[in-house]
Amino acid sequence: MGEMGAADVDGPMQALSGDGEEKILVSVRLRPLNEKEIARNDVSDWESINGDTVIYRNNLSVSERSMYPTAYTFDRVFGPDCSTKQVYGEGAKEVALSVVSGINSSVFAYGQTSSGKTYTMGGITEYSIADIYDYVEKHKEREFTLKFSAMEIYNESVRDLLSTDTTPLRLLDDPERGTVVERLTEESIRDWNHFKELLSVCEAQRQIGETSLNEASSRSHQILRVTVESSTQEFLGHYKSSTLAATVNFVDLAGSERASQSLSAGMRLKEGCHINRSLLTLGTVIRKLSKGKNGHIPFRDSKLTRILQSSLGGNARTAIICTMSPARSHVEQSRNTLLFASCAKEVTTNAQVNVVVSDKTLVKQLQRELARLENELKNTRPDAVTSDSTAVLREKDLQIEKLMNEVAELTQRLELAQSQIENLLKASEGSGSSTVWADPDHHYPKLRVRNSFRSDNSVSYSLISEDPPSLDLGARSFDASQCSDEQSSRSSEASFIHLPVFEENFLSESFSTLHSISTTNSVGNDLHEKKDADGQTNQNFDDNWKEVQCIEVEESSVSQYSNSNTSESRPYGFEESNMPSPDIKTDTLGLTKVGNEERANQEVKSPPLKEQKGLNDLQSAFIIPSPEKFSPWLLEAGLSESRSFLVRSRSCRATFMNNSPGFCFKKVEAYESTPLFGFEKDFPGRPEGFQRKRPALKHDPDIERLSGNVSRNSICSSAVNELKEESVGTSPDWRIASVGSSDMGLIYVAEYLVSFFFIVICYNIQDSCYGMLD
Ligand SMILES: Nc1ncnc2c1ncn2[C@@H]1O[C@H](COP(=O)(O)OP(=O)(O)OP(=O)(O)O)[C@@H](O)[C@H]1O
Repeated sequence: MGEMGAADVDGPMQALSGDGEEKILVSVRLRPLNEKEIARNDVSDWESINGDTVIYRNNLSVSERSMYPTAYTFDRVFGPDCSTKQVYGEGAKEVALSVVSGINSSVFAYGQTSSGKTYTMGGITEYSIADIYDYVEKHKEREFTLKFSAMEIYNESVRDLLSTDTTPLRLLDDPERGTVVERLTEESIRDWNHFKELLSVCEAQRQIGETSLNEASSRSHQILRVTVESSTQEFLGHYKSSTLAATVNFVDLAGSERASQSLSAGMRLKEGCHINRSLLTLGTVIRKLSKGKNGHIPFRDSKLTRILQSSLGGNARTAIICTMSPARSHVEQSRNTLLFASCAKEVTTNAQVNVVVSDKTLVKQLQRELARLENELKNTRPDAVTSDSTAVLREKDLQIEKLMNEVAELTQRLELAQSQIENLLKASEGSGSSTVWADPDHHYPKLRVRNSFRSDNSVSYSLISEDPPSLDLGARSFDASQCSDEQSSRSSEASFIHLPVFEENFLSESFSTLHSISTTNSVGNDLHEKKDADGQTNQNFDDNWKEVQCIEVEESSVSQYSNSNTSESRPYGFEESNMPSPDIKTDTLGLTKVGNEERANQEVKSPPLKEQKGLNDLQSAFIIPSPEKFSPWLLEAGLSESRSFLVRSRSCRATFMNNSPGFCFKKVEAYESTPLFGFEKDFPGRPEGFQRKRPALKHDPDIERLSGNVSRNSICSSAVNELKEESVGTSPDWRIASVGSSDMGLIYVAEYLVSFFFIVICYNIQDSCYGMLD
């Protein structure tokens, strides 16, 4: 028999025959009573019947019968009279000789100490090797290589039994071969005698100690391994030049007895702990494997199970021979052994033929596979490929055409929208001012807000006091809750802030073509202290007026309001209040002062008058304050003859410079913590029953947002923007009632103007408060 070098089998291993699943072959061997047992008059309670059943002959009590079965059936049960050769022949041979066919196999001996494990496994190992040699001799056409290795697991350390070096060996995980014992000596068996010598070496190396039950008790788990490598030239025709490689393990386990039973102590007790640890894990693995392989199997919990993993439910055929003493004194351990055997017989393994393909053979196999694939590719019909490509291209063309149609449709929509925008812009330009832009996305105009107090073309609308009958309308006290969250809770009478009121002469100064509407944005510090001063005072006043924000809006947009009945177009719902009609005030406002009464009388018939009337309506809608906005300081200051309204002027700045003395504060009471708004609840001079409806346009939240410590301009601008957004979702009644639907963009402009004026006035008062607090 020629030998193969290691390089010959150093290649990938392939497994053949996937249908190798089978259960572990489990046999039970009963030994006869030994001398010690006989000496102490122990009796044999176990008996083998029918070759596969072992029964407990002693009469059991009722309770014991319910706990323990009296008969156990296995693949084979060998009685005390059975020879080891018979045990091997019927319980291990078939499994052990699988190794010559490239199938891994293992034969276990399991049982308590002195039950005959070593006695049984020694014979099985020798019979197996003898049969293997016999097989080799009968198959001269194949080349076989037998290698022998031996190890023991003693106190959870792996030791090489063929080496005098007692250094524990490490276990390595190999992806193909599983757990591998590092540097384990492997001897090629030259002949039978050589094999016998190796067995002698192992026996001499194994840890043996004396226990109370066995004078030569094996204190370790011994694993004798024979690896059979064989060529496949005549065995598997199409795998010529490949090699079959398999191992057979002969495992003589240490005693499974309890330490107390073996009367172990000292070193023996320690050995027993380690032995039982491995055996406990082995029992757990077998028990779990008997219930299936789905869950976690703790192979790695002990070195014994780790090394034998492939033999326990893996790629191996396995035979377990459970040895037991028939003595009554060992009945408990015998039951344990039978229980282990009962679990083991439920475990299945999946043995496969292991073929080692050499690199050279592997290259040839891959070359053949490549050639086959190339032929298949060449033989593929080209027209089939072409037809497939044409279909794909046709589908893509359809998709492109569909997308083109969608693009054309969207383009048309875009052009239509652009034309609408242009029309709206033209309408705006035609009305004189182009400061209102249509927003096709939001359907409302954008307001251009600028800080242009000096704008000569602007017409300023300022909150003034003019008309005695409108005393209670001429000024407003604002509620801080509308503008300031943080200050709203401080409302008190002392916190009323007096709004600046303009004298009538302030009105006469200013008016021109309506171009823009502006309102004072800030009130100078100490304004009320300078009201009686001279020119110097005027200068100071002028300095204190830092900025005026102007909102430019086209006249035509404002004039739209004149188309409606002014009494119906009041945005704040004064109908339910006791307030005088704001329309009257509005008519008086502006028209009287600017000498344009005729325009007011003509109303909607003439566009300019219509425009002016609309502006007046707008003013009334905005300027007429809610009763809760009245400032009590006006009442106290004797300014009851004045009324507030918006006055148009070319320049707010000029107006204030020329007429600032009339712009007076009679009384201002402000505390450091005084809220800018929020005094309406405590306003003592509020007319009874004067409750303003909350406007459809929700100014209060907007004003609240304006109360932060941010720059005024940004506040105002953001407020306008917010109002613009909010107005989209708002449906003010006044807007619907007062205008037609022909030019909704202008309606929105007016709507924003109203909102904006409201905010600006609030902000003026805020500035006044700041100035007073400073
Ligand atoms: N079937 C048998 N027929 C006759 N003698 C046997 C048989 N089985 C075991 N013996 C004897 O019983 C004694 C103990 O056997 P053995 O050493 O094999 O037990 P063991 O299970 O290996 O014990 P330990 O676990 O302690 O190593 C030995 O002297 C052995 O010759």
